[in-house]
Amino acid sequence: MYVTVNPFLTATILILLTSFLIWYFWYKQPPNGLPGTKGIPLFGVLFSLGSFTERLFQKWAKIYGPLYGVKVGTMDIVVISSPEIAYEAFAKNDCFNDRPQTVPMLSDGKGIIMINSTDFHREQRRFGLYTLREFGMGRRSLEPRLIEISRELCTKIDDLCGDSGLSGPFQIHTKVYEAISSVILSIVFGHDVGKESKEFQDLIYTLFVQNDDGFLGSLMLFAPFLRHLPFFSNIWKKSQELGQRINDRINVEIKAHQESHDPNNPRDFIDCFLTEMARTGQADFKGEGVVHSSKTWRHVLTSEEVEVEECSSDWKPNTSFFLDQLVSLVRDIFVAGTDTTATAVCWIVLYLCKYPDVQKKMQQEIDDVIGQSGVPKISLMDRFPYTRAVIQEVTRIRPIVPLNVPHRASRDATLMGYHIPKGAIILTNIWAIHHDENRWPEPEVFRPKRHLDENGKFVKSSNWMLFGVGTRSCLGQQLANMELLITTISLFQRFQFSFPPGTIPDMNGESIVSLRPLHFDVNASRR
Ligand code: HEM
Repeated sequence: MYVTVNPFLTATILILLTSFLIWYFWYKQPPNGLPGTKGIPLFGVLFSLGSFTERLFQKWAKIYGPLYGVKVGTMDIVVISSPEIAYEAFAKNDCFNDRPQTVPMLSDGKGIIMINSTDFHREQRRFGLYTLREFGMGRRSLEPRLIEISRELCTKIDDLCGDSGLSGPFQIHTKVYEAISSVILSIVFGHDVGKESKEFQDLIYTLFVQNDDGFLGSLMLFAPFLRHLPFFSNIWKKSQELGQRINDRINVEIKAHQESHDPNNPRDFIDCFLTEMARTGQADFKGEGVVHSSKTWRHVLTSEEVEVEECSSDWKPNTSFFLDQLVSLVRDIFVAGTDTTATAVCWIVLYLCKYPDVQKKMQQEIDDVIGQSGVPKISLMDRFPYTRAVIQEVTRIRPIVPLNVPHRASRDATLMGYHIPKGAIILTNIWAIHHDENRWPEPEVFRPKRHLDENGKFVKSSNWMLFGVGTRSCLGQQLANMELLITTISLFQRFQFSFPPGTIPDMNGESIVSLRPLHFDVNASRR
């Protein structure tokens, strides 16, 4: 007896069965007990992500609480929206400090930003912190260079003001990016390559100012498989090529340093690294005659570093100093140290144009402390409470890295009683923390005064988390704070900024890993 099989019916049953199995296994996956949402099978909430993911995640935090999980693509994402939980995860624990390896251009297993939190990272971070400090980060020795760079920025704007003292509309961001990159280039390369080389200027422009593929590029962070699809593979390729261009340029600098290197007289960050290479036998020159200072970076513990675990017993110290690592480290410091600070300065200008009363009040403080021609010194910082409050309020309302740099769980672990699986990506929603109405009443209102106490003194709040917390927090925060203060004072001491009449600037910006203002025009008038 023959049984006739209806192919249509069989296909339908197979499709239904497969769909059921996908749904079943998708929802059967351990939800880790975390509240949250899984979205649809295979894609998770990928299609819900828009251009302001941090705001969507903030809405979900209102539903699911300050610690919840989402699936994006096939990735488990854990979203933290409170400073207390962030502190618990990143400062008190050591198992949530790895990084995902999916960031185009920066994920080559070297450098500092995207490497995992191993002994290699610890050695490089300690070296980086110490060396940046040696070259002035957080110290007065860097002050003259910062002041000079701010002056040059003001001179460029002054030229636009001409005899009338009033500029036409211009975009300030390119000038700001050039100035801020000068600072980091001086520390790392010992000279301002950006000023000297047209090729480097183009590189800065492509890297920071022009940003064509931003949003789509950032999707690959969550769904790395996208880079194999035709359209995304182009974006990926472009970013790899840009990374190569930067590396090539850095290699030229390193070569020049090697030719004139004197291990006992380091001129800049690169020289210090080359000296470490010489000490550890990783360089062509073998480090004969290298003085072993009794007080090297290895022995200096700052209060921040006390939390850093000692290296494990099977780690061979000094093995993280080799040429390819130097290239990637310089690239990371340059990328991290330019875009963020320059973006913050642009937001400050934008907000002070939008709120001329605040601008006026800040200028009054500047005039009272140093007049219209005095020098903005870091030692006078305490006398600029309102200016500091303005900077803190702008970076509260528009945090530069709204979802922080992603962390990753290095093993199965527990956070606030919830199981977090190995490999889960952990995002800190700095935006949500900065817009939490329980911590910041009327969070969307721009109000610098909220950062002053009843005596008018500046208050640094633990609810302000611009630089992250713990052992992966920003390496350059002291430098960034110095740059922001000196640049802001210099610009507003010399000029009154306003929007060209009739323009309605956008105050939301675009959020592509970093939250930047859209390009805007300003008028400057000499004060
Ligand atoms: C306003 C300016 C800046 C902001 C808002 C900012 C913000 C951040 C944030 C949120 C992180 C990630 C923290 C975490 O993963 O928990 C970070 C990491 C980092 N930042 Fe900054 N940053 C700024 C300026 C700088 C500067 C000037 C430098 C360079 C000297 C720098 C170098 C780095 C490096 C190297 C890391 C990676 C640290 C690690 O993974 O161990 N940043 N920054």
